Amino acid sequence: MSERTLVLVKPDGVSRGLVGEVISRIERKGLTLAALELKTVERAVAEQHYAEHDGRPFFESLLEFITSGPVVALVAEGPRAISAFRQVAGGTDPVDKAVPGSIRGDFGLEVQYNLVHGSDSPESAEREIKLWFPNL
Ligand SMILES: Nc1ncnc2c1ncn2[C@@H]1O[C@H](COP(=O)(O)OP(=O)(O)OP(=O)(O)O)[C@@H](O)[C@H]1O
Repeated sequence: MSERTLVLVKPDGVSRGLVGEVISRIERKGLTLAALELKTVERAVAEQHYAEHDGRPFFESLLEFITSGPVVALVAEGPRAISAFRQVAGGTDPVDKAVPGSIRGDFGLEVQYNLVHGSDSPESAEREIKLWFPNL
């Protein structure tokens, strides 16, 4: 059964020129693109996107970071797309958790600047796809 997931190439990934690399890895995994857009995030959207982290010590800095420059938002589709992309991305901490061969493991150093976001559950995916692509 096919599933959809919301992926972001965060501002660090865009500014470092890793958009093509991320898309290439998504496609090589076998997922297909259902939507793709470059956009600068308004704070209100960022707050909704990261609502579950409201109150955490890094929340404000995370909002500043995600609104600091353009991001690439995309919807990837395929069997077990949510888990499949999280495997391609690697663990949240690019050094302690993400393994070599994953996007974060290959290109990341710091937990905040971990290059990509991927939905973590079917409920999050549905909520995030509606938030980023209301017309999809
Ligand atoms: N301790 C921290 N310090 C700074 N930033 C953090 C920290 N923990 C998480 N973050 C940032 O907040 C984002 C969301 O954290 P979460 O725990 O949901 O990780 P994730 O699910 O791997 O990442 P994402 O939701 O972006 O895919 C992380 O991707 C990272 O950019």
